[in-house]
Amino acid sequence: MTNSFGRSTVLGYPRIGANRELKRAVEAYWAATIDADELDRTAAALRARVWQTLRDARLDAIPSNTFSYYDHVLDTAVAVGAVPDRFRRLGLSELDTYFAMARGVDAEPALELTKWFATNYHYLVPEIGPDTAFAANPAKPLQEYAEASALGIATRPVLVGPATLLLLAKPDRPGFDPFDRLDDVVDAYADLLAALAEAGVAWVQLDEPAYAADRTAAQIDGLRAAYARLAELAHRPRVFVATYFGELGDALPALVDTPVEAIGLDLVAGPGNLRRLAGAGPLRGTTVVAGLVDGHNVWRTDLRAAIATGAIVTGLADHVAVSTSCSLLHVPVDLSAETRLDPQLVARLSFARQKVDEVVLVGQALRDGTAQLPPPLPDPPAAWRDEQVRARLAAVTPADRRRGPYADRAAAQQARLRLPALPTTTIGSFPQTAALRKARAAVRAGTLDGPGYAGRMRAEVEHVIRLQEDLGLDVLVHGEPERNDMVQYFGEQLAGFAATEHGWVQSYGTRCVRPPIIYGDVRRAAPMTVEWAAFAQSLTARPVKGMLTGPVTILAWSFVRTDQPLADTADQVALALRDECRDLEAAGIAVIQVDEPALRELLPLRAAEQKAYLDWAVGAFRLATSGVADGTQIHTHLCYSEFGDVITAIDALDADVTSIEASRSKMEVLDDLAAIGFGRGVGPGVWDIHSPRVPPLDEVVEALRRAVAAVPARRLWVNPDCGLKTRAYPEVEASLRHLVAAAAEIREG
Ligand SMILES: Nc1nc2c(c(=O)[nH]1)N[C@@H](CNc1ccc(C(=O)N[C@@H](CCC(=O)N[C@@H](CCC(=O)N[C@@H](CCC(=O)O)C(=O)O)C(=O)O)C(=O)O)cc1)CN2
Ligand code: MET
Ligand SMILES: [Zn+2]
Repeated sequence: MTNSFGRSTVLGYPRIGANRELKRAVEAYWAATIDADELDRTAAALRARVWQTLRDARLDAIPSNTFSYYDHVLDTAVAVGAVPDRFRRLGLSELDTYFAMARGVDAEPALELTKWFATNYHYLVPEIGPDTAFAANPAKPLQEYAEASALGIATRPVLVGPATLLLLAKPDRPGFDPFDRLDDVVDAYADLLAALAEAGVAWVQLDEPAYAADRTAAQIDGLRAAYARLAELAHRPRVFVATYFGELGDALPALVDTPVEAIGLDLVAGPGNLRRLAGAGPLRGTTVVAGLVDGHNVWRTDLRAAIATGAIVTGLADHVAVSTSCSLLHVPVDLSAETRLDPQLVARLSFARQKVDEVVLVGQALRDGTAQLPPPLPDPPAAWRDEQVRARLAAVTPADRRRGPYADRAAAQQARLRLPALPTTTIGSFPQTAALRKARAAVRAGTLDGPGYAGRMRAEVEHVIRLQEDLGLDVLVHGEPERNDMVQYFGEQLAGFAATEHGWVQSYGTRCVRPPIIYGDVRRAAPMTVEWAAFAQSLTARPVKGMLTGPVTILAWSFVRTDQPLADTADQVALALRDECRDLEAAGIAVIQVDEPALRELLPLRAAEQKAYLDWAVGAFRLATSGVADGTQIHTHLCYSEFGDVITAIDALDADVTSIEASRSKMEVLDDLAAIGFGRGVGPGVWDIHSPRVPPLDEVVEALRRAVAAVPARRLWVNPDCGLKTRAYPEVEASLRHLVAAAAEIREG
């Protein structure tokens, strides 16, 4: 077989558009201000721009079907016919059925949304059962292939691979393992491949990132068998199996054994893949697609190091192509849109568009050595180091990560707070209304000044406090109106962080984030939240919860420096938060919540690496929160993941109260907590805030009854699953009324 793959490629590219055009179009379609045709025209234009960009950058193997209206896992589920009956029965158009699966409709809750490996991207979890009627539906990849072909660009359609699709799925009934349907789903992939071949597709990319995590021998055998079968097909494109996010371990030789034409390895997150490849090789006829440019972080590639690694791969396989380590979905679109960043930082950065150039350069260098490489970067500016912070960190002792005994704390806190049984509270944010976002946009545009902005935010805080008093909540929040995002807000205030203007990255569906960039030592220049919390507290006699984002989550949702261990960066952030906690306490704030929704997200995919991670993650949280007196109540909040695997770490955080997403999993987390003898306050979410649906009173009462059966009432808190920023006021008011009424009903017994 000839080496037709090409020399350079990317595993995927951002689909949101340089200015989040896709978000605006999809949300306009949902609001019925544009129709499906107009949505499709906008989408087609965005796709065309991506392909042209990649071609003009002289990338010679260009992916397609990396576009998505919501999520690429959902797209693949649809492509193999895994649409649950409960959505088919709605009788909606294909597009609206798709959005119903993604967002739910009144009658049907959405598919579950969960983290895509260790990233801040969220995918929709396919529901697979013994009766799922798999059937190929190649319309979307064919359409995109045809659109690109019309531009003269031959593309490589990308799908999630069959094994990963099933490993990411959940059973539609208890006790069933979706992986048991591997043979059946492979039949559907076979039909997809046949349809693509028929349309002239030369290469297809099937993503199998699930094999960068620990897998059983049976799951690895499944992978081998699936690709052996697909390879046997008489009419099919050549198959490129892409893996990413880490080392493949035993799955690597298994994959090498299969007759697929190309294998992709992440050599950034999984440097050990190289050694494993050396053990499996030499590869004859198979193309190795070497992931040498980091797709999950924003640092400029060390081109000389990448070329050196690429040269080693060249010694192990006949054909080598250069690629990104994973899809570029996880980085912002284009660095050239940033006009306000420090030039010394810009010189060190590379966003999606720049990473394409890096891939092309490394590919050229490996082919014929002609690439003109820019000079290597000098050492980082001395000003990025902060000797005081380093000295302070070096002097941290174990005692700085420890509070007094919980029993003493609980007594001191109850004496101070005098809360009723089953205290009611919320997780922090109230709706981020259009008016709030517009006010921030006006400040950026220079049409609203600082005092004018602060006045508007104070008015919002007052509104939120009055609403909570009226609803009868026990522990109030200020509502976070002044925060564009729970991480970016802190990144904008901490030294060592840079914020972008346009560096949007898709988090889920139409929701995007602008992760700040941690480039230097971290220092708190001034209190970050104290004025807002103190103002809110001045308005009410009830306790107001101070609201901070924890060190692990700040790291997880930022782009982090790679020149020192994550543990050190986390501790630097923790020291800044420790000072903030103390300042909140000094300002009279008796309850402080330090959110760690990303605690589970950064958990390494391999069990062998998990303990070390949890040790530093827990240590950083405790460093942030252990500087306060016994009478100050520390809360934490966790959401957006299954927490079963990190339950002992949650216990080790030693927070006085832990609020945790629970309503969609029917309070299962309470069993996990009970199993380890968790003995502090806990607030299992009783309202799923991910949809606009108002939970009926009896549903909240029922959830609370289940909770009271598992947790003694004196330790049980009543709260929603997460913050309310994505919700609107009507549903928030109605739902919180039910929440308060349900707590009252249970208190009365
Ligand atoms: N970083 C982070 N990761 C997280 C979460 C989170 O809260 N933060 N939550 C979980 C779920 N993920 C989420 C991610 C994003 C959003 C979200 O609501 N994002 C907003 C943007 C938030 C933001 O940055 N807002 C800015 C900018 C808003 C904006 O779009 N402004 C307009 C102008 C104003 C207007 O006319 O609306 C513009 O820039 O063009 C602000 O409020 O200042 C969105 O996509 O719409 C929610 C959940 C897990 N990961
Ligand atoms: N305090 C934050 C909020 O309520 C916690 C969100 S966790 C994703 O928005
Ligand atoms: Zn949350």
